[in-house]
Amino acid sequence: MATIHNLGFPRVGKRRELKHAVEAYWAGDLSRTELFVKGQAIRAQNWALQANAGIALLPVGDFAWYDHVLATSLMVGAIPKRHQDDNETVDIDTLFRMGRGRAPTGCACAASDMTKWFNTNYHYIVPELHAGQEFALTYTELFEQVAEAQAIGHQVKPVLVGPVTYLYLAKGVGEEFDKLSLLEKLLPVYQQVLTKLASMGVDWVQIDEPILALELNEAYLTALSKSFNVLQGQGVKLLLATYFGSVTQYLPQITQLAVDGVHLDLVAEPQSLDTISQAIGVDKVLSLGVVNGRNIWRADLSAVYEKINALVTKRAEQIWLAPSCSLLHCPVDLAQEQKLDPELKSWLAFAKQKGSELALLNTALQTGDTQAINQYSAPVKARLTSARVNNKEVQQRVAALTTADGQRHSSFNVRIAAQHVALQLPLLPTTTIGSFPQTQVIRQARRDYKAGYLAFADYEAQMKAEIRYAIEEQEAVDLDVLVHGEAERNDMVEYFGELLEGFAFTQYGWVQSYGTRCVKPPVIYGDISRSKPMTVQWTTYAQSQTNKHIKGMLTGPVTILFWSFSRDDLDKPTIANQIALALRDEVVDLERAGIQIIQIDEPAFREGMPLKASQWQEYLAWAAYAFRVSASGVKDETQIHTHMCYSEFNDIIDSIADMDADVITIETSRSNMDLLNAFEEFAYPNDIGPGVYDIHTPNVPQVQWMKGLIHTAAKKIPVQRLWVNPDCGLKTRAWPETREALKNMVQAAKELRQELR
Ligand SMILES: CN1c2c(nc(N)[nH]c2=O)NC[C@@H]1CNc1ccc(C(=O)N[C@@H](CCC(=O)N[C@@H](CCC(=O)N[C@@H](CCC(=O)O)C(=O)O)C(=O)O)C(=O)O)cc1
Ligand SMILES: N[C@@H](CCS)C(=O)O
Ligand SMILES: [Zn+2]
Repeated sequence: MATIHNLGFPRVGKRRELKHAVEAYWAGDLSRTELFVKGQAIRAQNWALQANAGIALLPVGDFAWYDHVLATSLMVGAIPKRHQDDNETVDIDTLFRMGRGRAPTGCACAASDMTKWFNTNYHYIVPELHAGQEFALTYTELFEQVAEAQAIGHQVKPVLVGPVTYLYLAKGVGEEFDKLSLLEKLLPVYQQVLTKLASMGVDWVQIDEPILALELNEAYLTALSKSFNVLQGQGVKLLLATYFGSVTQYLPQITQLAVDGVHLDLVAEPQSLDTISQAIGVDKVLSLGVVNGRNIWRADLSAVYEKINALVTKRAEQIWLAPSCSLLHCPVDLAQEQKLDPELKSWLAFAKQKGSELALLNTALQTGDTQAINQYSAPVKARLTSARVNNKEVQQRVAALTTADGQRHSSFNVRIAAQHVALQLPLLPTTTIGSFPQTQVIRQARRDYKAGYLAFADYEAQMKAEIRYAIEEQEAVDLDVLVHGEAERNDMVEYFGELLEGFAFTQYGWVQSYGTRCVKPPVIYGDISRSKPMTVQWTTYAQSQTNKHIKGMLTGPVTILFWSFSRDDLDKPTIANQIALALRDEVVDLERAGIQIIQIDEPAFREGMPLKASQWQEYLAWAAYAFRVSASGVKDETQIHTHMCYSEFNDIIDSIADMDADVITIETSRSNMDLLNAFEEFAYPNDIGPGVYDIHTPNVPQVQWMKGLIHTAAKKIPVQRLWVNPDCGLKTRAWPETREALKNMVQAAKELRQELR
């Protein structure tokens, strides 16, 4: 019988218990001891959920207070000087200072960079390493958690971010050096960890090396080989885990690695199982990632059975079954959902259910009796032909799209001249990215409205008051282009999901995005259309409260697609075009209502890129086209902005230009405007607003600091094309620091207008 294991479980808890505990600790409402007790309870619940679902070998080390890459940095002692306290003690507050720039103890200082975890909406804290970096086993929480699970009686498999992936994801600071040169110093720490785990009775350790799903240069492949040569023989068996993409091209190298087992993401692996089985010798465990760990669709177990039955019979004990990747990207438990339509619910499976799917499959494989899996999979097949999935009108509209639908009337130079006349903005115009603080009062009002305690008229009145307040604040700090503040939006994607046809949304389908911040991705199950305007009323209300320009605020088609759980029965470009057409109608309605500046956010544009560079061009072409379809229904005078954050832009700058937004606002402050180098080198043609302060920390940026950044930016981009704005939306901030930060930002812009004119 195959062993069922799991690569990782969502750490946030069924009702985001982790978020609530950590935020209470930050606020001083929970002691450190109480926090640790809460963490222990979440882990115990997670292990119980998995064990009860039928998972035999449970992951440990998948839990993290903030981020598992950050936890690895602490474990190996890669701690930037500025995040240490006076006594150089390393504890959970060190971790929080690295992740968010402050903690209940120690000084406030700049947080480490944060960026996207491969092509997911999860963000990790980028390790900061310097030439000559030393490593030492520093933070040993993992061992305590292993002991904790063992004490409950679980069979565990600790999970580690592999050393080569860790170095790949790290950022070199200071003098230039080869990150891989640090491997020799890093591996002894991993050896120590493995030896300790062996002494605790651990049999298997999972080493995650997801970089194998990328296209790697020879140096990284050599490093992987060297790494496992050093790590073997520490008294534990090693399972190499790869996921998020096919690793077929590296099968010859993988087979040579000194590991005892290999996990492959079969959802992403087009290669035939025969090839894989032949490559991975029978002396090794072959772990088959058969259930999609990144979506919420019920698995077609009958199809999986057909695919793997012969192999399982052949390799017997040496086969393990698992989700394709860690379930970090999946909500916890479908059973909590009380409001989903029953038919739709029968199409879904969350983390807990995915464990049960594996158990069901395993029984069928063992007994040969497929009745239960066939019955389980029936709704999956029914979904494909369900009437609620298809909308002929939408399909015809997408089919009729032409190149011209993805083009503005005139070129950028013509448009920007018309916009300068129409908008009359000063040099270095100041603006924000869209959202203002989502206070507890706003969230509570929405909760009450959704629960039926607050009538729509009262909810609307309260949101309008919030919009009015945001406008007063923006006028008080003298920003040039105002926003309505997004008070009425629970989230920039979920909000649109709730209003568009073809989407469903959940009550508790939370997924961690970064730190304590979670999102509830809506579910795209059918053809998408807009039945009525979605933002026009709020935006025109905002415009009625000020003489300054209000920038309309929409989320773009690529971002809505990638930050939703999207259907797997239709290709992504078609889904993106469906969303783009719905948004195009909204953009035109906003223009008609007198809104002259409209932002279409695309922070997931980079994230949607395939992991393999050879597939980028095809993606970039359809993604940029979908964006342009959403943006191109307006006159030259109407200014289209877009916004992207927490992404590398260097290698896709031409595609960003291809989106042809009049203005792009991007994150740059955490990396001191380095990101602008690409825009400079490519001679990016349109206007740019490089973020001048990091919105992820409550620390207030100083005028001189921002002036310095704008100066740096003005050396790279002509000042006439520069905008001044924060890195991203301000929804996670509180008003006092927001007010101070924006006041300083506007002051910096005003001083520079004089100096740079
Ligand atoms: C820009 N970012 C975003 C990403 N992805 C998105 N989908 N959205 C983004 O904005 N990816 C990259 C970055 C990540 N950044 C952030 C920033 C902030 C958050 C955040 O603040 N998340 C909130 C949750 C937001 C939300 O949906 N709030 C709801 C309140 C919901 C609630 O409390 N529900 C109750 C249950 C209600 C019921 O029906 O019974 C509960 O759970 O108890 C709202 O405002 O209505 C957070 O709290 O983490 C995320 C990503
Ligand atoms: N308009 C959104 C963009 C976030 S990426 C916001 O301001 O929150
Ligand atoms: Zn952003």
